[in-house]
Amino acid sequence: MTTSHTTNPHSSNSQDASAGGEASYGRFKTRGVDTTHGAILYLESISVVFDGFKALNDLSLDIGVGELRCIIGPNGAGKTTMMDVITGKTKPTSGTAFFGQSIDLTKMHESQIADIGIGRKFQRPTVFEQHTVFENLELAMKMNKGVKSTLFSRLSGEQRDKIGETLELLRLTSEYQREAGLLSHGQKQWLEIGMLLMQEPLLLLLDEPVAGMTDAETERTGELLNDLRGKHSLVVVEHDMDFVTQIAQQGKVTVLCEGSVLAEGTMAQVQSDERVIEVYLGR
Ligand SMILES: Nc1ncnc2c1ncn2[C@@H]1O[C@H](COP(=O)(O)OP(=O)(O)OP(=O)(O)O)[C@@H](O)[C@H]1O
Repeated sequence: MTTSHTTNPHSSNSQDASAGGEASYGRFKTRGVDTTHGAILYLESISVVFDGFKALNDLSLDIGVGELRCIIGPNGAGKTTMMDVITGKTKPTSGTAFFGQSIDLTKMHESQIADIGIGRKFQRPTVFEQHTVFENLELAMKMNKGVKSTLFSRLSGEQRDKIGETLELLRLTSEYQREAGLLSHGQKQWLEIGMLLMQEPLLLLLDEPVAGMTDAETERTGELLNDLRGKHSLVVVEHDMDFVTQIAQQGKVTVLCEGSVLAEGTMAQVQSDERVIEVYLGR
């Protein structure tokens, strides 16, 4: 197991081959975000101080392109604050946050960060309750600035197909004509994930996606995220350890504690780490 050590990609002579143009990394389109070194996000020595209290304390971590990273840690560890820094809601007191090699997130507004492709799902579902499931996905697609259509323009065949594929992925095909307000809590959460996917995010942040779900819904959410694995870059903050085990597989899990990375490794590695057991998982 290793704790996170982020090498500084910004001081290196990066090839910058993908900067500024339509880049791809494996199966990923990175739309002008330079991921030459294989990472979509670099947090380096981030501290956030609230009234003298360090919510984040010299936090460094990076997220690979196409990675599904789970972030765990006790209450107050700084998980939400970290998401707030990435999305521009909170500005760090010190440190840097880069999207790809060259986009400095700390210099951007929240709306600009959303526009460049960082999507965030909060704990509570926010869907358009009066609209059908299909319409929710359609509206989300039309709000994507990269799509050349207005709210009232007719969908192209390709756009319909994309919504159809997303409905299948979400297992909501049979519900497509249902008002979103009538869906179960879990179905609303999946629909909102689908709406974020319609915006084609390059990095998707999910804050406790299974909070309040039934066991069956939780398992289904795990299957959904596993379906997204390798197609999207995802950061998932979660307390439900069975769920984290389901989605982490052999990927990296990061344990935050007191605003820093306490441990990083596979789920099996962090689960057997004495320090993690001490502060979080219990004996
Ligand atoms: N705006 C704020 N002003 C003052 N203190 C804050 C503020 N936001 C967060 N904190 C404090 O910073 C610390 C980290 O909070 P944060 O919400 O990031 O933790 P967390 O890991 O997300 O916790 P949880 O698992 O309970 O959601 C906590 O001690 C919290 O009380």
